[in-house]
Amino acid sequence: MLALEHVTRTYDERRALDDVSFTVRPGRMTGFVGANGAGKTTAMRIIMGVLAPTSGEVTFDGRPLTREVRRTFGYMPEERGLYPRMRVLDQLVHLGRVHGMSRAAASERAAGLLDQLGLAERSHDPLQTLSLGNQQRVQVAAAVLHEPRLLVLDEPFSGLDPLAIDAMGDLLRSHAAAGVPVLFSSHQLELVEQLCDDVVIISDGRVVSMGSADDVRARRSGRRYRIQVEGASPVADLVGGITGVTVVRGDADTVLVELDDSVDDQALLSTVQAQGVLREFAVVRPTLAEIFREVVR
Ligand SMILES: Nc1ncnc2c1ncn2[C@@H]1O[C@H](COP(=O)(O)OP(=O)(O)OP(=O)(O)O)[C@@H](O)[C@H]1O
Repeated sequence: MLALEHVTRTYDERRALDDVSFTVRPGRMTGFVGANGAGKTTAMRIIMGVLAPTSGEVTFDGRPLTREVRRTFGYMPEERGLYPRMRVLDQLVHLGRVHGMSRAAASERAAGLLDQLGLAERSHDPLQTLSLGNQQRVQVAAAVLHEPRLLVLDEPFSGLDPLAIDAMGDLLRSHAAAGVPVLFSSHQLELVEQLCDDVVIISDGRVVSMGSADDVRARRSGRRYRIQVEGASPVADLVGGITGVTVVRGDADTVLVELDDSVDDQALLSTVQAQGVLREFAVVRPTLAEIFREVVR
């Protein structure tokens, strides 16, 4: 397990990360989300040792990180950073060698990955002749080539077409399924919602929400309900007048409401039931995108 413990990083006077603690658990995809400038890249660079924290620590399986341990990690940096003129396969083999693989093993694994990512035919082309999305597929191949013990990916899905997103998602999932902790940042919240097991939401350098995606959604779902009543004249009028009930939206039969702490949901249930045929009275869980908008201001 990877753990950031009270990590702070300042640039001049400004705190890019402020007492950040979170974990990336084995076998789980952890989505790292936050607005532009929130501190995601800074945190990933600190994990990878590209930047030092001003204070705090990063550990892996309980031990402080060393250069040797980091060499077993796979990293897709924001600045990407492959050699534009080198041929795709040669480049991957070279990187495999840097990570201590034999030439034969690196070649075989690189060819397999390029095939899996739909790039087999481009193996012998210089990287810079590939489209940006295809260069990105090569970047992820470079990150996973040496079967890393941890994967850290800065915006791996940006700029990819839907098929490439699926291929990238499958690839990352297969590593997570093999027990690897996977941390990836993304601004595509629907995608994060689909893919991640855990989520860390960061705002202005501080962690504002984290945990399993289900828990994060459940924690904020307690007071929002969808109510459908047949036979009651506009249900929004019926419930909208009750103190502590706010109508988020509604039509003739169905309404989405938010209850403040003073409202007893069972009492509300009885009230609406008395007015017509109750078809639905359900807690509505907000999407990750809705939570994100609420907590990142
Ligand atoms: N080298 C640097 N010198 C000074 N300030 C920096 C430096 N790198 C980052 N920052 C600042 O640190 C803060 C966090 O930046 P960071 O790149 O980590 O955010 P991010 O969450 O990755 O953003 P994005 O989603 O836009 O990639 C920002 O205010 C940024 O301006």
